[in-house]
Amino acid sequence: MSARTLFDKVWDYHTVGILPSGQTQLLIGLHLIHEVTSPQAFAMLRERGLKVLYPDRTVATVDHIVPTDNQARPFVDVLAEEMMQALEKSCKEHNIRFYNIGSGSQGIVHVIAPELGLTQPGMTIACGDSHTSTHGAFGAIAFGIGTSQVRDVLASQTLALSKLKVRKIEVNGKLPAGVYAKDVILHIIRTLGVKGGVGYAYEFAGTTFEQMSMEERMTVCNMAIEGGARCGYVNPDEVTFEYLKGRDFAPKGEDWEKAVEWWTSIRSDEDAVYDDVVTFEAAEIAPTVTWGITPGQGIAINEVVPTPESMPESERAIAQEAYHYMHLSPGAPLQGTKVDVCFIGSCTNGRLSDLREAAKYARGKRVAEGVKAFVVPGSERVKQEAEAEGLDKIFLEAGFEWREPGCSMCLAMNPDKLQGNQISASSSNRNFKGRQGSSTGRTLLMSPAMVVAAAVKGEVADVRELL
Ligand SMILES: CC(C)[C@H](C(=O)O)[C@@H](O)C(=O)O
Ligand code: SF4
Repeated sequence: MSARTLFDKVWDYHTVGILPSGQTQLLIGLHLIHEVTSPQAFAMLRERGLKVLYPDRTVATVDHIVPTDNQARPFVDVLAEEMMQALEKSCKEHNIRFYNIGSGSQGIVHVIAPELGLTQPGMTIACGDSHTSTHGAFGAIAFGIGTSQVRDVLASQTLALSKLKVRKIEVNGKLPAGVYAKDVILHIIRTLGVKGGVGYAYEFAGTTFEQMSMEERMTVCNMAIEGGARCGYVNPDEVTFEYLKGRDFAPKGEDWEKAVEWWTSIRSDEDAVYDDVVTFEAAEIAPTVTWGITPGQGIAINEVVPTPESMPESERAIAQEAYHYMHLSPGAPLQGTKVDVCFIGSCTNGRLSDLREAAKYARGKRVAEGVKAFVVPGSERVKQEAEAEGLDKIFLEAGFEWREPGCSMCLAMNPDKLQGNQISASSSNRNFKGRQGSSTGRTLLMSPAMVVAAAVKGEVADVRELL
């Protein structure tokens, strides 16, 4: 057989058949659900009297609506409590494994599945959540789906899908000090655009990704969707296997050996042909911050807010909208802009290594007067591990709040919200208008280290100055 990419191989392995529409009926190996997009799907099953076909292949947790301070039940927010109860009820009724608050393994869905070893190379993974692309870090084909597709997976364990093209995004070299996986993906999206990946799967290749830890790879794949790609992946390697070994759901004993052999075989062939190839050098990437209202409106920290003349015609209208909404002028520096709130967390940057890196900069420093800074671990395990290392103390001593796990202010479907037109320095992945809970709130996306720099200085700052 001719040379193939990982995407082609995994797709072919999971193809059940070709539908009359020309779409592929694809088997979904792992289905993840949370409280926001599953209730209607379960309701649709009930209406039709259908069962969940393979309950073992669906795993649930609760993340978006959970308060990160007072988690006592019933939740103060009545709607949140209702969503919580609906998920509890559906999981019980259909015999679905549910990692509830206090289970020790609850957290943001894209944090817990890898942590539990549920996410594995060569799988097809679906979840009613756009950032499902995160799981591609393991060499899985993982994508977000809508509620009616959640129903389809529950009822049939398959989806009707059209095949994607594959773009190889190669980044080579060692990242400069103070530059992180988050900066790499913000740089890629800034260059290729938020729609650049439409119709594509992104394969992240090259020595920069090879040198990254699994958590860094997850940060990159998490935001593939923000670049318009349906999914993003990294070919599995020793780093992947090392991460997975011994985890709750990872294969054991002889099965492990067999799995590693198979995982290795699904890597893209050396001579695989891609629909497109784009190449970057790690050395050219600087700490990156978004100034606008899409994740593609980013600049290096030492650059100025771009002028309309400097951008292609097609980007000018959204730039005008962004200057207005963000109260920023073209040509002005972003560095030095006062911030009100500093948020470290989310499925992009709420993992242990993110908190470790942030704590390195926070140690012995103080959050600036008038700034509200808080850290929200991505899962109960992350929280526990961080506390075992004393990271919570470092943050607390520096004046950060230390919270319970959840999506928190990434999306603000819970009590963590911006007020008025506050500006937030955020380690999350979306800076859309009103994203963080206030219709006039402003979000600047950056790495967790850069969020600490902003918290300490009280303004957008270059983390390299804290090195
Ligand atoms: C609530 C959920 C459906 C949504 C998503 O699909 O991504 C959320 O997680 C987000 O980040 O905007
Ligand atoms: S942390 Fe943010 S991006 Fe991730 S699933 Fe939650 S709301 Fe979505």
